Amino acid sequence: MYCFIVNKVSGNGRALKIWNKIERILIKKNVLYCVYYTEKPKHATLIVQELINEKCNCIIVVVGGDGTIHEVLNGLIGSNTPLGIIPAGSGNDFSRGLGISLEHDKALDRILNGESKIIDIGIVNSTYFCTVAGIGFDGEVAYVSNQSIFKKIFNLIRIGHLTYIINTIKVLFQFTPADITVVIDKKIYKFQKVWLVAVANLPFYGGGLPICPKAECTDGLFDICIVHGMTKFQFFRILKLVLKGQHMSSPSIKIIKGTELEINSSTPLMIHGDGEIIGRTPAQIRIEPHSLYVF
Ligand SMILES: Nc1ncnc2c1ncn2[C@@H]1O[C@H](COP(=O)(O)OP(=O)(O)OP(=O)(O)O)[C@@H](O)[C@H]1O
Repeated sequence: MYCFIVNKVSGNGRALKIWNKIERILIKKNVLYCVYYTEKPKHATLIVQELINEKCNCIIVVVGGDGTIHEVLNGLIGSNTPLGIIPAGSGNDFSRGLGISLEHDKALDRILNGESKIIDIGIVNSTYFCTVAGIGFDGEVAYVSNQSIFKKIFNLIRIGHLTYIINTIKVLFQFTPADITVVIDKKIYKFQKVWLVAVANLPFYGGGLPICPKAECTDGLFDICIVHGMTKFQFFRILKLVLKGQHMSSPSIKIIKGTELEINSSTPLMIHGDGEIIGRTPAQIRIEPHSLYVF
């Protein structure tokens, strides 16, 4: 049995339209399914926890974006219930990283006829994430974007990714870098004027930015990208390189692979996981290898 969790507001309403098309295909193919609609933020986690508690022998399928996947993940971990995704958000970075088609019929075909694989996931303090946890500048961008009126307008005209670009520029004028101490697999690193730390299980965030292009979700390791020691203008130039995935060779960018890290900063820095706000530093982050079955 396939249990679909539909976030009608993902992609500013696109998810509901996609679900209507998916439902027609399921009926035509005589597929056994049930559907739950999320009614508020964090509801997806509760729905999944109830399904797991009822010992439903099902495959859970998200029709939504990265935020909905993040909430479902936080109800799913610990069970062996597999997850399918029909991408219907504005960013869809988890799907992009896994190579799931952004076309709904192909994504459904992958779930109905494909094989699941087991992937790593990450945990920040007590919250799981599956794509990237970002600390600092990108945490602020996520915070501002989640409250942005642009997001709704741009989603309506299918240019949702522009939300992140506009809010990136806005936060650029407000953000003050901090000094951090980060312990990665028991080794201590100190960085000054840190703009961001991206802890990546998969390459993309912010609607397709390849912040850690080589991150793989099956290698048991995070790719940790630390952007530090630069002026606003230099950071702006780096952002342009990030758009093309050409930032890796900059001397102000350090990429470290690791399994667990502890971050302390001179001022509290905002943290997001999969684009959803988790809290502020200090933070402990670790990888949980081979923890999620996904189609
Ligand atoms: N019924 C609801 N009303 C309002 N918000 C909801 C409802 N159900 C879920 N949500 C919230 O909607 C938010 C956005 O969902 P989601 O991330 O799937 O879409 P998106 O932001 O368009 O896509 P992406 O994260 O890929 O950019 C989530 O943070 C979730 O908590």
